[in-house]
Amino acid sequence: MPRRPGSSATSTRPSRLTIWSSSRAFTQRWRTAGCLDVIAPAALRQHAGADSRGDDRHSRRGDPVNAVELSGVAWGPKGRPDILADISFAVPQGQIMAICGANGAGKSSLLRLIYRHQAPRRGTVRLMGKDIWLMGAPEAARQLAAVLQEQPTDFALTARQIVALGRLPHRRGWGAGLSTPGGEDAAIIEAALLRMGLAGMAGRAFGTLSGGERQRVMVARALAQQPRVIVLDEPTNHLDIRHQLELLALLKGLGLTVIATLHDLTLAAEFAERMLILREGRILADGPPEMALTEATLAQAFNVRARIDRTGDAPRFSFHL
Ligand SMILES: Nc1ncnc2c1ncn2[C@@H]1O[C@H](COP(=O)(O)OP(=O)(O)OP(=O)(O)O)[C@@H](O)[C@H]1O
Repeated sequence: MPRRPGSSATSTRPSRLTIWSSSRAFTQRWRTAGCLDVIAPAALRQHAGADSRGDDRHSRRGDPVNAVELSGVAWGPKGRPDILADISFAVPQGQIMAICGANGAGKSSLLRLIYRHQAPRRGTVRLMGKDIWLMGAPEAARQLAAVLQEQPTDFALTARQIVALGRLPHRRGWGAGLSTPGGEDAAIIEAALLRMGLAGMAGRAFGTLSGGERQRVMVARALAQQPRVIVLDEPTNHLDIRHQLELLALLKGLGLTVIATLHDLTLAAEFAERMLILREGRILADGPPEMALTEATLAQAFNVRARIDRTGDAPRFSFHL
């Protein structure tokens, strides 16, 4: 079991989890409304929340535990001042949260704390009620998957092999990586490929896929991981408008806890039920989009003059220097 980090400065802490968490995550259940396909593969749903994890979704008193909870968290690179400080928030199970903020505000650093890539300098990060640094890496990876901006460099692997990596945390032993997955795993992998519209290119080498196709492979890998929490860093990068909308619709329909950084405020406001706005490593606003996204908040967060027009169906943002 990994040691919980002490109070001394702790920087990036690579772990086996990196393999899976830089894997990407989640499952299915979306309604059709003009989306890619209408299949909600049973294999993706079947075992979600019904495996060896048991019922850890409730406290001993029967209250639902928060999916993710950060208390008094601070982080900075070793020997350097805090980049993130005074970070406290709790994400209930099933909530969709977007993290927004200017370049360098600390969004990716915050995600790295949540997916257990780097440990907090102070404070605690909890996943399903448990200190994430008191969990084994495989346990954390069974609960949470991350879709990151960096993608695997092993371009020779096929899309299917990349997606199969999502099953690693569920397997016994470490040698099973790319061996042919057995029945149940194979069904989950195929369902994830299908869900992301990748069935026709599953045998293609990852390196031959377009940027958008690769992104969908990474999301399929996350789906195959069957986590409860999915964390995504700028998931709509590389995606055209249709695939952006499809991905966000898919994420909303998963029934999982989703935490995503997004630069597009219009998409974020439509996608998320809650928005966390970061400014210089601190939380500037936290609440439903209509409360968190105010002209004053945006002016502070992005150092611009902001106007929000709420007369239409969706808020329209305009910005000026
Ligand atoms: N390991 C590190 N060592 C030194 N500085 C770091 C490290 N990680 C992050 N930083 C710095 O911390 C700040 C926040 O970085 P981070 O990547 O979290 O921002 P971000 O909000 O995700 O930005 P962007 O929108 O540009 O992706 C930046 O100034 C970055 O240079």
